[in-house]
Amino acid sequence: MSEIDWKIAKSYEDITYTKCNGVARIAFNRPDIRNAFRPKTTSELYDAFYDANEDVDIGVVLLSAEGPSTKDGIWSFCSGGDQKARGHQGYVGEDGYHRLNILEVQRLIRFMPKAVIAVVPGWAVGGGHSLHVVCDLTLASKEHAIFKQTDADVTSFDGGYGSAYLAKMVGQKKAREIFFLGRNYSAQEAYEMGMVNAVIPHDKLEATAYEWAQEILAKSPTSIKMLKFAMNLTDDGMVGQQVFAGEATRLAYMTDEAKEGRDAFLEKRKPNFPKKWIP
Ligand SMILES: CC(C)(COP(=O)(O)OP(=O)(O)OC[C@H]1O[C@@H](n2cnc3c(N)ncnc32)[C@H](O)[C@@H]1OP(=O)(O)O)[C@@H](O)C(=O)NCCC(=O)NCCSC(=O)CCC(=O)c1ccccc1C(=O)O
Repeated sequence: MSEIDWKIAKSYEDITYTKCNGVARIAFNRPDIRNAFRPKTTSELYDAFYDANEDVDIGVVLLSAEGPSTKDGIWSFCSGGDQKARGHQGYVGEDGYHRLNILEVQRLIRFMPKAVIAVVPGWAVGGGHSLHVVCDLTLASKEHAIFKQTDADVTSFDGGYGSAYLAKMVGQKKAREIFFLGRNYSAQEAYEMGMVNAVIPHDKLEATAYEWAQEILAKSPTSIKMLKFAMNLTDDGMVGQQVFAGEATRLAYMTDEAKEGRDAFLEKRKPNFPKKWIP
């Protein structure tokens, strides 16, 4: 496959953000500290995801990572919250406030009407592990990906998607093992547990992710969006219902019936809805 012609979408300090043929690639860029995130990183992630969400030419987002480390050549996806930036109430940003704003990024990934693929070239640890869990699909490097949950080593606990949704994915016993023991799992083990879609040779990982994205882009955008929201719905409670119902409302707005309702109001007359109660 020929080189993918990624174009810089916006320049940041802690991440890279590029686009090519309907695909956005957002990548952690702190490889020397295993791509740990600080508040600046999460703000930049949110900004880039928001842009990808708003861009009608983008249908799939790859969440990936630059690397390897210039210090030791080791690959990482993300090692979670930067423990050097950790204060007593959260992670301290340049403004001095303590934040836990990776959760806002998780929600944007979860609720955006586009497929998000985690592309895991190395360590996926702590909050980095939770990020891969919340993505719609995960592709992992055969040689370098390692999955590990260290939350319980550093008195942290992602009690939302990172754990409870993980349990839906791999089963309750396995999810408890992952969190309670904090062991390392290879890409193959993660695949066998059901939290990875495919194990890919490292040198083909990004190209394969791009190919998967192109396959998704060939599908109906409305179907992909409604399927994602339908699969989210049962786990997301009233918010899941709200997101799904919002899109159902949009589809209803496209009918002649809806047009008649709007026009009747604007023309100050009674609506004359087509009287067809189709079963
Ligand atoms: C990832 C490791 C297992 C890799 O191990 P190894 O290959 O041996 O590398 P090291 O020598 O340990 O690391 C190399 C280098 O990187 C630095 N580093 C690595 N990870 C971090 C990190 N997370 N923070 C800061 N620095 C890091 C390390 O210090 C070394 O630096 P040198 O200067 O070269 O010595 C291993 O590195 C590891 O276990 N890392 C820590 C993993 C971890 O515990 N992460 C935090 C988990 S908690 C979390 O992610 C917070 C989630 C969260 O914030 C949250 C939770 C609940 C609700 C909301 C939120 C929210 O974020 O909003």
